[in-house]
Amino acid sequence: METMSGVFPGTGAFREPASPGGAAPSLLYSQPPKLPHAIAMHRILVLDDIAQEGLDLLAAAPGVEYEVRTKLKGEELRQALNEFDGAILRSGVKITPESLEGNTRMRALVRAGVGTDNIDKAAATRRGIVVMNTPAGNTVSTAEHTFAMMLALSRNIAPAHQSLAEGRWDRKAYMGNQLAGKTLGVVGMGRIGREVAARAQAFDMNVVAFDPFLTDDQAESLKVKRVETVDEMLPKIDYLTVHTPLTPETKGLIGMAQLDKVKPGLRVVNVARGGIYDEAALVTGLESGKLGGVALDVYENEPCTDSPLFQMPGTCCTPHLGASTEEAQTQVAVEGIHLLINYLQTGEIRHSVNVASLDPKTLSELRSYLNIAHRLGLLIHQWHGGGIDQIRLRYRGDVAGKDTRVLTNAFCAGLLERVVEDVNVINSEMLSKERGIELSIEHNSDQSAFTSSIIAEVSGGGKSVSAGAAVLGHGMPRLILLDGYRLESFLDGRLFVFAHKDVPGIIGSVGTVFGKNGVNIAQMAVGREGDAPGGQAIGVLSVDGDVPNAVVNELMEIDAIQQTKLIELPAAGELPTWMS
Ligand SMILES: NC(=O)c1ccc[n+]([C@@H]2O[C@H](COP(=O)([O-])OP(=O)(O)OC[C@H]3O[C@@H](n4cnc5c(N)ncnc54)[C@H](O)[C@@H]3O)[C@@H](O)[C@H]2O)c1
Ligand SMILES: O=C(O)[C@H](O)COP(=O)(O)O
Repeated sequence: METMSGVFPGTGAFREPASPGGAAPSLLYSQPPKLPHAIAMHRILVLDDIAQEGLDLLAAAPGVEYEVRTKLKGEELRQALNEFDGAILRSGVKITPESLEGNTRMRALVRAGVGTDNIDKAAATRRGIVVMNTPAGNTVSTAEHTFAMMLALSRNIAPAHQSLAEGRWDRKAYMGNQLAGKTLGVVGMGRIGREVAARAQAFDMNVVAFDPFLTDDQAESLKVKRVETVDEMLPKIDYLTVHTPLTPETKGLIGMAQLDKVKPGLRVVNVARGGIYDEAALVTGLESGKLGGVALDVYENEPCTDSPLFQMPGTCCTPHLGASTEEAQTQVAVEGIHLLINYLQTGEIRHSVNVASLDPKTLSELRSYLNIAHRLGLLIHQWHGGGIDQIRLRYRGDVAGKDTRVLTNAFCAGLLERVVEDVNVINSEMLSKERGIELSIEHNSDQSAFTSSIIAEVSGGGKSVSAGAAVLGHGMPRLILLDGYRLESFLDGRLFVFAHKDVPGIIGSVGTVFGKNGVNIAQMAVGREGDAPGGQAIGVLSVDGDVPNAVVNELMEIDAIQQTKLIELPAAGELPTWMS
């Protein structure tokens, strides 16, 4: 099967021929390729049970083939991940650093659901893999499950049913409580927390909420009472539900210490993540009567089939069913497959949890800047020539008003590309930081001579260099600044740079040496200190072939020439694999 691609970062190799004679490259990135190429099939791995609607989409997608392999772990998982370009999963599989070890193929992992705590995001980022989720598809189902748990606890639904199943008609043992008039504490007022609060209000409950990002105005419009800490709500509430991720702050939110502070009889519900409540403390709380009920959908270790809580009165437990509705599963599977295919085929990044999102509009606005940022990184790495520990990137003009994070990543990818394996726009910033490179970014919306430009200054080993680039016309990358010298040179192919004294005849002498050695000069740009001759200058030649040592040796014999350097850049129109 065939598919077409010409945009970042699909896998299609859309390359225009280099322009050795100096002809301007054609509209490289502003129009689709004229001659579409066949490209490799995108292979997608389905690692968990997802809705049939998602599988149907995969089956119908052109240029995509997929396999379902569930319950993988260990070496089997590691090998499988390296055979596919993208994978979709739920909470049933763990993506660890070991499972990504040696992976050179996987480009995107999509969680059909919210929590990505089963994916080691740092390991994925390091491998250049985008991690995306489908944040809203299961919100309502999970809020409804939370409510079902609260009602089930209040009205003893599970044990009452069990008593009937066992042949007993026991009405006295199952006296319950109304929700109306009671106070519910909600920790985490994100998507699910808010839906739960709204449902509680419909049941005439009072809602007290804690979330570090909840403002007074939001609390007022949501009709909840905001508190400053969880401890503050504990003595006031009859029910507690948590809707946060598991983080160092939320781990053990209800532990032994909190049991002393709760209103006796508190019923607690967890449909978020196991570990937010300390399960051993819940057992103690139930035994002592401090807790009036415990409802869990999620556990510290999953799958969990053996917990003392399952046998205790006052509990209601389900096996991670919050998102298990036809509606939620269809939504997350369909959305997840769209995210995965869009990324592999067009480079669009949505709902990413490890890199900046890149919507189609931004992608198309930034495409030519991505290219110059990457080329600038490649150039400055070679021009500096040593270990770099500081980067200062300045975005100037129109580009300064855009989301430049992906441009910074493209620059870092160029900077590292010749020294670090498998660098791409996803992992480059992380890899730079891991190598101790400090990065500072500045934005200045004033235009210079160019509508937009990117200036990079790098230093390390006692040496600092700088370079700037801009896009001319319809996507023509140009080098506009080198170590403070203004010039206008091509930013592709082989650039031969020579630092010299600005004396008469130098250009002719250089041209003669190249000509004598059979090397064609496609374009030349010179930048000099000030307006008058006699100072320092820098020349950048675009050359068509190899530059033999003889050329360098002869040039270095010319008195006015102090330094030469050959810089290799991609040919005009050539894009890195992650961008083509
Ligand atoms: N049981 C299930 O099947 C199921 C289904 C869906 C989601 N979930 C889980 O539910 C949780 C919430 O999902 P969501 O979609 O509402 O996420 P969300 O990102 O919309 O909301 C999370 C909220 O938690 C808040 N928060 C973070 N740290 C906090 C802290 N220390 N104290 C208080 N609040 C804090 C955040 O500010 C945010 O508002 C996630 O962990 C998700 O994985 C479980
Ligand atoms: O984070 C989530 O989306 C939920 O925990 C749902 O998990 P599941 O997709 O494995 O049901």
